[in-house]
Amino acid sequence: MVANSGQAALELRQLRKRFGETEIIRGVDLAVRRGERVAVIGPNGAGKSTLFNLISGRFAPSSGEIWLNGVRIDGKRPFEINRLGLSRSFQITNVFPKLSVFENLRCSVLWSSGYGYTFFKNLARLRDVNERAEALMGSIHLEHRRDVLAANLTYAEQRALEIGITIAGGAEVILLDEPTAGMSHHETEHFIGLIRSVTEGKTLLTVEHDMSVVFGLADRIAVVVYGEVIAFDTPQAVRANPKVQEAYLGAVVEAASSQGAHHA
Ligand SMILES: Nc1ncnc2c1ncn2[C@@H]1O[C@H](COP(=O)(O)OP(=O)(O)OP(=O)(O)O)[C@@H](O)[C@H]1O
Repeated sequence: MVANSGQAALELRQLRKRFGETEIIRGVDLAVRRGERVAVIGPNGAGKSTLFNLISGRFAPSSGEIWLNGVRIDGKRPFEINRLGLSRSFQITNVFPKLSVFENLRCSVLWSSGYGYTFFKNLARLRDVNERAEALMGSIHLEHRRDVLAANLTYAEQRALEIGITIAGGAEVILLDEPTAGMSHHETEHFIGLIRSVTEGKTLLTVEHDMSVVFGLADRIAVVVYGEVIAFDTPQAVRANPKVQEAYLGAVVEAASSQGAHHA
């Protein structure tokens, strides 16, 4: 798909979502540039997951528009949005525990190309799929665990596999939901590097609570409070924004800024 160079990879226009009487997303405008890494932060219940569910097509918006590379995607089904180049991780739930690392990746490559198992009848194509799965396995640093069942991987390895599955189809826009949740400090540091390398040249949107990840990974940060984006700017500008300090970050950012500074 060819798009204008100035066009946003992902754009939300006056996006709203209500559940019953309650408006959870309240007129969000957001334009994410191609190749940009954006962290969505905000207090519990602010609407971050709802925003992801709207973008990935799990929920339909009450009103407003969502554009992916110049194509309007609000109202489309998740698999249609996926085919248009947006892929979302689901915190391990898309990892098959009884398949090996390699088989998990091979299945993802197959399904993301729109082929079922009949695809295996064509040996030349099978070779392509295998090569792609091998390459993915290398990019997530799991070659040495090739034939291990996903169920027997460590938690951090499962999260890496989940990232591999998410990027298997070659989507240009990647949504990651708390990619380092539950990891140790050491694992998190390693994982930030892994996410950086596998999303090189892609557009990344991540919901994240860990400020060291936010400041280590994001080119820009969108701060969501009560269903509104109250700031969307560089980490430095967000850190210094009094509105953000007042509404949310405060001491959290102060504590994380020295930690995150060496990542930024
Ligand atoms: N399907 C739903 N039906 C009704 N209310 C919902 C639904 N999904 C989310 N909500 C409500 O919307 C609000 C925002 O929830 P959401 O999960 O998007 O917040 P969040 O910012 O991701 O929070 P957290 O950081 O705790 O994950 C919450 O008050 C939640 O109860």
